[in-house]
Amino acid sequence: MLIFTTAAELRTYAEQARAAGRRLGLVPTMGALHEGHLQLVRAAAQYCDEVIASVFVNPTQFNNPDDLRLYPRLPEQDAAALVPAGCTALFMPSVAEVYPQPAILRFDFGPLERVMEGAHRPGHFNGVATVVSKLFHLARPHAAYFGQKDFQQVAIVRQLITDLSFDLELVVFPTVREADGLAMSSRNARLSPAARAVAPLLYQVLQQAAAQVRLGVLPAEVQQQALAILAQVPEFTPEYLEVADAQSLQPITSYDAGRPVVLCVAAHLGGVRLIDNVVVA
Ligand SMILES: Nc1ncnc2c1ncn2[C@@H]1O[C@H](COP(=O)(O)OP(=O)(O)OP(=O)(O)O)[C@@H](O)[C@H]1O
Ligand SMILES: CC(C)(CO)[C@@H](O)C(=O)[O-]
Ligand code: BAL
Repeated sequence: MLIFTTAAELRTYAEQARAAGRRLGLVPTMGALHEGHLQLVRAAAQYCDEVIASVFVNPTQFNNPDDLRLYPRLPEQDAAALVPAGCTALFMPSVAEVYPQPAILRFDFGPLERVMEGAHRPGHFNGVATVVSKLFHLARPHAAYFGQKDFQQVAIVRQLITDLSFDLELVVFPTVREADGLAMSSRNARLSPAARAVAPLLYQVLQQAAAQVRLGVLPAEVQQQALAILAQVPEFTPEYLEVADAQSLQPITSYDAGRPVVLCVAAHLGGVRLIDNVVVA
């Protein structure tokens, strides 16, 4: 596996690989890799000749300085895990390499970012769109792999690809979970034993809420009940739980069986912020 730390190295590699007729897959990450990331890499390796993974903790998408400072960083371990998964090139740039000067361009995704993560993490999707655009330009992928765990991020990236005419396929992979249902996440490593013990409740509550939506219980009622269950557990501080149209991401007032719905949740567990979602198709 090649390891690049400069944008120029990645650009040259991608241009040469494209010129040689190779199919390129890109898996953007912030590192501290787990099975969720590695499944994206394996999926890319199955359909692409070259698999580029990026490991970059992107400061512009963090609204909380402590979250950025405490984000787990394990570069050697990440590099070692990527090789057997089929990664052929790893891009691990410094902040100065990605942002030689602060980006001035601002993205506005309208209603798509006025809800959930966008509403609760001001500037988050501007940072995501900036860095993902940079990665698309440098790595020139034929396909880019993202996880459904970050449901709203997928919607934003899809819009970015459409609006800026990026010529690539967006591949979305289902959420990979621990045996007890907790969605794998790099931030899970920061959970205390007590918080880790109750963390699976997040997914359980989502599943119960999804079942209620299917039964025709009004979304507002489902939302209220689910938040109340989470709020009862001392370790949890729920931030939001939304029942939304899976395409527009806008909250729904009633369930129409023909239109997919997504239930998204964010909650703090002893200083660690986790998100998860379930789709009712
Ligand atoms: N459990 C998972 N299943 C599938 N894909 C995942 C999972 N966790 C992360 N991903 C995907 O991996 C890519 C990189 O995500 P990222 O590096 O932020 O990891 P993360 O585990 O989501 O970390 P955190 O949520 O703590 O930031 C994203 O496309 C994300 O959706
Ligand atoms: C897509 C991404 C790598 C951009 O920094 C990040 O938001 C993530 O890890 O999901
Ligand atoms: N997985 C999304 C990246 C973030 O939480 O900033």
